[in-house]
Amino acid sequence: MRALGLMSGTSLDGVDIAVLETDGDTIEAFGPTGYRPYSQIERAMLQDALAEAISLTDRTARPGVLACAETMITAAHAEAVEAFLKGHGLMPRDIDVVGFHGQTVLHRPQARLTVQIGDGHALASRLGITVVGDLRAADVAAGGQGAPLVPAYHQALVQRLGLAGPIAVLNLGGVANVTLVDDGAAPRAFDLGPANALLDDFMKERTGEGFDRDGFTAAAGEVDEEALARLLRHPFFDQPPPKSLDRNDFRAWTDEQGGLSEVTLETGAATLTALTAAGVAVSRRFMSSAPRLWVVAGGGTRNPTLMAMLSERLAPAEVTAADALGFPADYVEAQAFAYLAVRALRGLPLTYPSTTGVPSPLTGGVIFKADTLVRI
Ligand SMILES: Nc1ncnc2c1ncn2[C@@H]1O[C@H](COP(=O)(O)OP(=O)(O)OP(=O)(O)O)[C@@H](O)[C@H]1O
Ligand SMILES: CC(=O)N[C@H]1[C@@H]2OC[C@@H](O2)[C@@H](O)[C@@H]1O[C@H](C)C(=O)O
Repeated sequence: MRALGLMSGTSLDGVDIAVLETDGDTIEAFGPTGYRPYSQIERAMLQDALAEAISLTDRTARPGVLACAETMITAAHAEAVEAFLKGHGLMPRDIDVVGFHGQTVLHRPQARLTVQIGDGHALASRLGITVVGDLRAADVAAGGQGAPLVPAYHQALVQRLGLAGPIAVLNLGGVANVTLVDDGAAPRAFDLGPANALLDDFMKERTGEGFDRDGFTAAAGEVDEEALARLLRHPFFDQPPPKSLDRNDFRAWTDEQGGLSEVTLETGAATLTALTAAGVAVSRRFMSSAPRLWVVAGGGTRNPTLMAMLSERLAPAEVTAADALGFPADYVEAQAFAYLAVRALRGLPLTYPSTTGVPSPLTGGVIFKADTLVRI
């Protein structure tokens, strides 16, 4: 099948698009990729939606700004796909299925609650393509963490690349997750800590720019080792998997323990960058075998200061950005949602006891057929 995957991640930067040819097991071919950034107004609305979502107890409720934000998310994804198809000379009939993650606004798996906004039915109807959405719901309802979902794809990717294990596939978006792929075994995976979210928020507060471009600020600073040690005492780092994070789970802890309001911009950026690298390093205690190679995907690969800190802390294992192996680091998650959509259509498992902690391998997703025509 030719599937198109859509991901809007915790960084709230935009919609990633990737086409993948797959039977839901093997990756047959990688297709084109695309990106549709959110405007300032859209981003601000998403920030408000995250704040509004804190009080949710029902995953289908859309109080206050959440209703508007959901309409915006659906429309932004529809526009993104339409422009992408046009740009690549593709017609809706050329795509068999769309894998639609939506935007997470709240993730509280311990309360069996994970909320992704985005209307799969409206998207399917507008595009005229079958959509598979709501991919975390079944897992959380069955007692799983609902995240990470990408491990099944990470495993297929390692197989496609013909890499002998143990290999760690690391995603550095807003939150970091890792999959350990070892020959033959089920993938073992978990969220391991913050990736860029804390650094992005810190940079935004101090400079108005939403991230540390090319890691320049952190490179000019010294890590505050005492603050780093305090931050690493967060109980999440000691908690054995399965485990997953909400984008803002570390926020209060960092404010209380970091003391970063007292330090220079450069020291704060260096310390938060080091926290990400150190969080990755400590995650090794939960791996049954030591990875020989870390394949890194996500926006964090664009930060050379972070990549250098990672190489230092993970030595002697090799650390390489996914691009160096010939697949685009920024689109692994979008490819994963294309892959998962095909698996959902075929009723294959998306999650496993060793990934989300679900009691047994479980399929998921809701299939929305393109039956009626709606305007978004
Ligand atoms: N040139 C760059 N220099 C430094 N950091 C960068 C650069 N480009 C991207 N980033 C970082 O990568 C982040 C975006 O990463 P990505 O798109 O993988 O996140 P996401 O998919 O939204 O998050 P998640 O995987 O948690 O859902 C940005 O917020 C920024 O922190
Ligand atoms: C609840 C939620 O949206 N979690 C995201 C987030 O962003 C990264 C990390 O935390 C990951 O576990 C997950 O996304 C990826 C795509 C996943 O489920 O594998």
